[in-house]
Amino acid sequence: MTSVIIYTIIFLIPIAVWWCRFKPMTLPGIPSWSDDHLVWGDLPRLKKILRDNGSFTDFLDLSSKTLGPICQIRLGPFAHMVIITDYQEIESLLLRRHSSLDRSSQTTSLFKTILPRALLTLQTGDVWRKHRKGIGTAMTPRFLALTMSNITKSAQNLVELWNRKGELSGGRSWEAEVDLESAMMDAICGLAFGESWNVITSYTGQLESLNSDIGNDLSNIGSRGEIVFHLNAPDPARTTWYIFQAVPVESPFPALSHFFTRLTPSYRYHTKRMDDFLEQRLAEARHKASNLSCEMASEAADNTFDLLIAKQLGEGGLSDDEIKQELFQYLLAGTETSSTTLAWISRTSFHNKFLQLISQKWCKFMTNNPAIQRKLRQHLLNRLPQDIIHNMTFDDLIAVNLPYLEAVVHETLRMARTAGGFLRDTKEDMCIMGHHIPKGTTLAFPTSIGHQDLSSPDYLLSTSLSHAEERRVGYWKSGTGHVFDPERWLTEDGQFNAIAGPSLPFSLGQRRCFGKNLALLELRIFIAHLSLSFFFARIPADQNSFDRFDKVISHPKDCFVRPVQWTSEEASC
Ligand code: HEM
Repeated sequence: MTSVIIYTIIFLIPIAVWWCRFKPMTLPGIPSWSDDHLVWGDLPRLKKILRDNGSFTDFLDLSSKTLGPICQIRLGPFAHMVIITDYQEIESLLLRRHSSLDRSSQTTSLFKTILPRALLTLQTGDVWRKHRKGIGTAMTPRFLALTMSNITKSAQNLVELWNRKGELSGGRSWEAEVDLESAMMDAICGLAFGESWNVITSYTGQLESLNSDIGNDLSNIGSRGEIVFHLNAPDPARTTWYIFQAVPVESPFPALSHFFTRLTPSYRYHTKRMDDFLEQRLAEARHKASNLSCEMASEAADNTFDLLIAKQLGEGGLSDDEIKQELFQYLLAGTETSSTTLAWISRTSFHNKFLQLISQKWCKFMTNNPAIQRKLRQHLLNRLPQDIIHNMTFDDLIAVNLPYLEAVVHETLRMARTAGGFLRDTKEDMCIMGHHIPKGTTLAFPTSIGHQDLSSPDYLLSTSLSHAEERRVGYWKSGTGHVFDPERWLTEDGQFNAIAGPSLPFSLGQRRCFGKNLALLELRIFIAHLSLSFFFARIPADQNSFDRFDKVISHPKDCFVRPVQWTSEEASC
């Protein structure tokens, strides 16, 4: 009997030590869900939200809306997050107190599976600075202007594809997200590698031989009455998507999950193909730069790969492996983000149970806002010279003041919330909004601040903010944050005001989005081309859901479009 007791005690001691060390912790004074589970914390609530078609972003939003501008959640025994939604506090943390913060290890461990050493996954420090400096030239207005024809071409190709799809569709809608993602991939590849993968023109080519009664063939009609085009993407695009899809977004142990993925023959096949492609581009770029000085090769470079190889000839250039990773990151960070923002462009009545926030990005916003579509098109027709309307260049776009286009782009970004939020880890003990936050805490900044600016006078008196600090941005009119309304970005005399109210699509501070300038350009060009070419006609109610799912970024669950010509009856009534 005694020995049983002794063995039991010996067995229980490590468990007790482990429990004391890792027991679910909540920080005193910071609001949390009162009914959380002793061990699993708020996971049961999150599971219920996911079961009801919600997303992790919805859970963050619900928590901040219910518990206030600073609150905390627990995701199982180990993961704990403090959520902050006070705009002024976020700005202060990201712009002025960033040295106490770094990109969260949760984000880096996820992306490190495919990008071990790139901007996205490096901790702030000398190596990160070297990368940012090395690749920074690629985001200067001069270099973007040089490479922008790739974006224009890609937008024109998309218009051509949708014209063809319109002819074949018999008035039905179709799923547009793959088209948008492919168009962005073409644009980014052209800019990054100097040659597009021609995904969109390959789709258009596949449609060439089809005749117009495919809409009458039931095998081409989807379950919701949409037309389904059975198209195949060319190899490099499929390889890229395969590798992205292998990022274990839902796994609690990304490194382990990805270890097993890497053992599979298909993963090895696709990574080898990508590596071969990057090696070949490397050899070509090196050949072009041979016998040139760093300055001359940089001057001659008309794509990012050539530019980075040219910089290798000078001081502090990136190594071959770093260049390959940074360029592959372009594909990861630059295609899905921008295309998903565009995908949201077609909706605006809100059904999402928790937040009623998001309308399915630009295509979605437009479909549900015929008046805004007409106003945007008229604005572009009035201001752009007639001869350049379908062939705008970078110079044309910056030469003309287009405040309403700018307002639609920013309103789309605000509402789309392509990144549902971003995370930081505290590098030292901090005081945030009057609360002690220990070193190693994960802070979550949901982008919902643009919908529900939860700044409250009580919290603004928090000790962490200097009272002298004045608010830089305005407030959205109370109760209007969830409405898609580009006018909110315009001043009384119709000029665009970038700080009219809170919105954080690209984050702020030193770890903000590196591709912000490029993304804004892409959105301006695509939105201008699509708006001038099509009226996004109404689609059936069952195709018009505003639900979203999180897979690295926040996607609309459906993105059906029915683009028709502006000369059609539907567009004019
Ligand atoms: C609409 C399009 C886009 C959105 C909404 C977006 C949003 C974001 C956000 C929220 C972050 C995280 C910032 C943080 O943690 O504070 C980020 C980081 C980043 N983005 Fe974007 N992004 C977009 C397009 C692009 C494009 C086109 C590129 C490049 C080609 C790009 C490259 C990056 C990189 C490299 C980082 C990491 C920067 C660093 O840690 O230094 N993004 N982006």
